[in-house]
Amino acid sequence: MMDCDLTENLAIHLTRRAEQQPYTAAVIFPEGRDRDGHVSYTHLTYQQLEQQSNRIACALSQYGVRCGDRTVLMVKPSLNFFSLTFALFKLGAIPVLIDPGMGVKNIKQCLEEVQPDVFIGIDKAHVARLLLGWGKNSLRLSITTGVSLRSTVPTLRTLVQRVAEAAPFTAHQPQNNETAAILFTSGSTGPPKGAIYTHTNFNAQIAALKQLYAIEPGEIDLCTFPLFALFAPALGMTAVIPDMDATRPAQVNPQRIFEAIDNFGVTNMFGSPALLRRVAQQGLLQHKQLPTLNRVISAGAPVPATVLEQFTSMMAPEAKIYTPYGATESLPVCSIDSTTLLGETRYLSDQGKGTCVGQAIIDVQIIAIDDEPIEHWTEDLTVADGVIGEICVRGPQVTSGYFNREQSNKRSKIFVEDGSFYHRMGDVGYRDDQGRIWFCGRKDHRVEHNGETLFSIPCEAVFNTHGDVFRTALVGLGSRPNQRAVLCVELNPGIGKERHDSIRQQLRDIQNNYPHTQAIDTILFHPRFPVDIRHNAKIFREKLAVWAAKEVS
Ligand SMILES: Nc1ncnc2c1ncn2[C@@H]1O[C@H](COP(=O)(O)OP(=O)(O)OP(=O)(O)O)[C@@H](O)[C@H]1O
Repeated sequence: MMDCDLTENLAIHLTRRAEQQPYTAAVIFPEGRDRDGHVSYTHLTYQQLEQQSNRIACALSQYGVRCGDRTVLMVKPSLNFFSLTFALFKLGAIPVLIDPGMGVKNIKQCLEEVQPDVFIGIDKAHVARLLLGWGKNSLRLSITTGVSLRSTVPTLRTLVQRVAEAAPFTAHQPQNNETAAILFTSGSTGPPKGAIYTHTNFNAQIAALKQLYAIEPGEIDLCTFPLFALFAPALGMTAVIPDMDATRPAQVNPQRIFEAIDNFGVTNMFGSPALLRRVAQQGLLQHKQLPTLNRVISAGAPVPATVLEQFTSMMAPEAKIYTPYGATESLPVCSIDSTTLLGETRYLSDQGKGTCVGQAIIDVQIIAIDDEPIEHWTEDLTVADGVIGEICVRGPQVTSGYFNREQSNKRSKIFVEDGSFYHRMGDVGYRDDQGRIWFCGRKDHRVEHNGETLFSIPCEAVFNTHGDVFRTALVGLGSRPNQRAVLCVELNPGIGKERHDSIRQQLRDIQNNYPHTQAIDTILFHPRFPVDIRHNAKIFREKLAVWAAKEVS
């Protein structure tokens, strides 16, 4: 299944591909457009990517970047992004990947936490770094991928020019549990946390994706989610970089996605639910067909059934959308496809049974809800099938901790006698009688009222079936266990305030049909929910609760 030992340096996948398929394109980048709007591309073959990353690894090493250096990488998806990341892995330096979309305040906090040694970025990232003092107490070296801003910040180009083109580089062989990278979570429930990845975590992730989705070398991947793009070379796929702002998937121009798929006969696409929604809506309007696309993988948040329906209508009948469930700390945990979601589980989701995320790929246990740290694993922590509890996972792709966050580590890991551990996902859900897992929302988003617990996804789903509703969010006012349950509603665009009263009444009628929504006290209309930038789908319920409290006071 896997052509490497799990503990090997992740960059070994690239080296092997370069031996096996030297002239196959590894990465293709939309470099420019002619006056008629035709796109022109630049690319690197596997052999060129291998050589380029060796050359960069030599250049960085000569400049003083060392194995173990935490290296912030703020480079847009580009040929350089791929060669630089593989160069860092080969060197044993630790790439720190922070989503620029998380906002300057969060970035500053992430950098303070991570204490980076090296900063490599585009000019804009360096300007922000200098203005905002990012990493000023810890940075030893800075390198720009653009033009030099200061004599103390050399360009990557000058460093690389000092090294021979085909300079060899022997990849660092990681020790057990050595950190390979630090990846930050989205921060939808508090500040973003830096998950520590080992090479084993990455290799296990790659093996799981390969097996689960039967990904074959030679496939062509359009990756609209930068981090996943790095998996393409490891899986033997050609990575086509889309012409879009990767930090704003919900604002993507669908024509640019169609263009890339048609130009290369793309077979696989990674995309956030927000991107799929926008592309599917446009595709429907122009009756677009995407016959080459066999598989779409959409992670990070639930994909609404209407989006699945609209998107699959553009694909060949046997093609599927897969929605793996997981998190920055552990992916994939479960997986389900659009045929099962639309044909079998959608009806139950609309009835408030949660979102089916499919069969577990790794060891998944459901434990009784508890907000406190749990140090040791015991079997009696688990609940019976059908009972909603916290989802806990164990396996080689599960990261063992967060960087510099003792409290979060205590709250999220449970140690087992044999030396292994469970990661607490911070999500709630249950296992059905077929062994499938149903996701019911975030643990922190549950609302407690008079001894009853309301879970976000099961409550919201029944209201989301209303034709005028775009999305809803359950929030709790006050503190547990006696909260006032409020349903915030965002309507489809163009619906005027004069319709609010009648729609509220219709939502009350829906509420009356379900025992699990009875405790909802108030329904409020909000013009536009605050959501995360990365997925453009995760509703910031904490912010909404503050707004709702003001509205009802
Ligand atoms: N297929 C899916 N269906 C429903 N929800 C999903 C799915 N995949 C992921 N999620 C949600 O996304 C979460 C993981 O997201 P991510 O790692 O980006 O960080 P976050 O949890 O949003 O941020 P933070 O942990 O900082 O609050 C999961 O815990 C789950 O709540």
